[in-house]
Amino acid sequence: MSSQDLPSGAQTPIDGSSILEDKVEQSSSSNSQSDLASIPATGIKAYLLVCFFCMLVAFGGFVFGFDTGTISGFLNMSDFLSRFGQDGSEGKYLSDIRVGLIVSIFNIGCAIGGIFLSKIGDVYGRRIGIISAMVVYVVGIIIQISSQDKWYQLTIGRGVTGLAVGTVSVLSPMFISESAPKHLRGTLVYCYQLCITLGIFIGYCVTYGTKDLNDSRQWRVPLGLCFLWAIFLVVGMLAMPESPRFLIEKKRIEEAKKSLARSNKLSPEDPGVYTELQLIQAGIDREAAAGSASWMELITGKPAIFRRVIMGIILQSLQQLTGVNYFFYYGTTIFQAVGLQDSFQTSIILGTVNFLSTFVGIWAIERFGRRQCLLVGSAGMFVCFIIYSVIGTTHLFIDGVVDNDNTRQSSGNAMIFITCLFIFFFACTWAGGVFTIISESYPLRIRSKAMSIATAANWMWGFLISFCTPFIVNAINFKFGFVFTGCLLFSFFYVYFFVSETKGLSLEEVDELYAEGIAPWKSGAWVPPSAQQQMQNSTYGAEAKEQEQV
Ligand SMILES: OC[C@H]1O[C@](O)(CO)[C@@H](O)[C@@H]1O
Repeated sequence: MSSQDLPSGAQTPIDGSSILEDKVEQSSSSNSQSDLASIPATGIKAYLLVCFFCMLVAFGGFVFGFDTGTISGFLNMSDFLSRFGQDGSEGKYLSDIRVGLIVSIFNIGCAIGGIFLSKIGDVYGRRIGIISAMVVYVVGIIIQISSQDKWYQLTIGRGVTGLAVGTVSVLSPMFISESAPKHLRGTLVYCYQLCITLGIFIGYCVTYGTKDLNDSRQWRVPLGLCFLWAIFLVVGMLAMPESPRFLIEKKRIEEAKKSLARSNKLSPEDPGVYTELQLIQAGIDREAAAGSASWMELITGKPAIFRRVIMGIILQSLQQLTGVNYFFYYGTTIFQAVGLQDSFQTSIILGTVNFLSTFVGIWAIERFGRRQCLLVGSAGMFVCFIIYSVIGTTHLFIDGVVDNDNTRQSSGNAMIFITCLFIFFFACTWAGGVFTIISESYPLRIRSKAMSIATAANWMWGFLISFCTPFIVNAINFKFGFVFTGCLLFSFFYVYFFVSETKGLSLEEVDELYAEGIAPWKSGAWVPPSAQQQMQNSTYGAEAKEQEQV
């Protein structure tokens, strides 16, 4: 940016680079203190506007959640079974392989979309990226909705839908983090997860409403609603200003000014817009100076890069291995097997708990830190899953036979309660905690590579679990719960011994933490040397003043 771009009234930084670096340094920490000075002069209205824009983008998460919430119901709809099922002795049924593929192909699509299609956002901008994804999404929905009785057509359609959802799930959080005011960044990015849970909840409600229709509207109406979501997201993207960061990166400075001006309700020539432009530019320069690491550096990089990369992969894998999607994808089926009157109702309860608990999560992650949340989450989910599996194996399927009605009823209710508690622990901790800690654990130059590997691990486990669950549940029933119980036990010790706290630290301070070799279980109490220095200065300063006064 040249000084000609400087609007009248803007202060020329005397030592621009250092001032900017300082500011950017602060902003690179997602935990920076509320910086009231950065609230634009137009005040609360501009604030609300930018938050509204971010919520529009977060709606991408809703599209993801809606799929999860509806597929669980589809598997138990009579019309769905009669069209896509096979002939069996008791009528049409969906074989394990069909169920596994129909459900899990979505995750494969997501992984591919997230890795490849999301590049559209880097080349043409986040808005065009999300709009293109919605076009793909609509194609996927058309393929699904027009399936007459070909289960593989439906499966292909779900794969195509997955491509779109994977793309959105990379671009949405990225777009939000680039547009949100810095001290609300973490919270607004978390809104993406909140929208996933809202989507799951609405998906459950819609399938609850359509399950009793007596034709294909049972599943076609929920699928048809997806067109509405796509239109909403496209209109939202058209209304939303493009990411200023993307525009600056592409040297489209005038457009970047307009974008910043619009989302801050300022004139493009306002000094505030100029300052913001410079801050973003400084961030980009810093990243460029850091360079992009080679893949090899993920193994050889210092300090402890390889350990951190492995940590990202393990945490994302463990997030799926908590077993949460065992409930979300197959909840309706599981609770029907338990013999509940209306397993669709049960799903709505689970969806409500998941949605509401996410608010607690947004608060808890900042209040207690990432490590503590993950530890409490692992312990809580472990206890819940153990109780769930013990009740299931001892009271519901004794020698493979469902026990008598009374026992079944009370055991079923106990299991619903325990499942709700499990989901509460998940939503408050591992749901957002994993993403948060991973996004804070890498230096800039390896950040995107390390995070994409970790995310791919999440999709891969999502695929494996959703594909294998029908087979395993049919083979060993509720004993499957013990597999997740084992993973949860492991997750507790893994977090305790290998995951360091990142709350309140800038990316550079996280590097220092690893360079000093601080044990993860002591990392929560660790104070970065720079902060220690400041504390000392202020103490000496105070003492000196006192002495002067004396
Ligand atoms: O809210 C539960 C949902 O959240 C996710 O973990 C994504 O963060 C999904 O895998 C799951 O279906």
